[in-house]
Amino acid sequence: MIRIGQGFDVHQFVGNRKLIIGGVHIPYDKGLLGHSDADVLLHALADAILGALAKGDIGRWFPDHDPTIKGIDSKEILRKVWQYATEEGFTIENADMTIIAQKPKMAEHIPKMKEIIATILECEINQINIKATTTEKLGFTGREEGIAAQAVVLLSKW
Ligand SMILES: Nc1ccn([C@@H]2O[C@H](COP(=O)(O)O)[C@@H](O)[C@H]2O)c(=O)n1
Ligand SMILES: C[C@@]1(CO)OP(=O)(O)OP(=O)(O)OC[C@H]1O
Repeated sequence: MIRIGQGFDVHQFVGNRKLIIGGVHIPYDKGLLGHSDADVLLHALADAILGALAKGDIGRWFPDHDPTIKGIDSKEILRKVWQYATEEGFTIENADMTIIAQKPKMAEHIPKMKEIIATILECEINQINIKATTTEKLGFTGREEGIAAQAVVLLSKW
């Protein structure tokens, strides 16, 4: 059986927050606002996995009004979501993601993001692809008001 899922997330830039994308701390003068560490890429990926499992979205499993998960490391969210997948016998075929950010440059950080994600999803690095694009200064990402991310995953069990 194969199951496809997609995820999309957006977080707003604010001052005085660390910028965490794909589990990597990226040195920058702004970070993303959220109840968690606001890792927009891991949220999109977790939502894609939940989509493939027909299990709703991360807000259902990790409510943004739950004080016990305030500031949670989104790697923990992804680990828990991946546990739901493995409990149902799924492994990952591949995941493909896009970070939509005018700034900062993501390219140099992408190898580390892939390593972190492949470790959590118990797969090879070559099953994980991460892309980055600007929006050519257009829209909220182009105005550097925030960052968006998209993810698609294919899960399988035989
Ligand atoms: N935040 C970003 C955005 C883009 N990149 C890299 O630059 C390339 C060109 O971006 P365009 O939006 O002009 O197509 C893109 O393919 C990425 O490799 C990046 O690293 N970080
Ligand atoms: C991750 C959660 C939970 O901490 O909070 P946020 O960091 O605000 O992220 P978002 O993608 O808006 O929604 C999912 C939330 O439930």
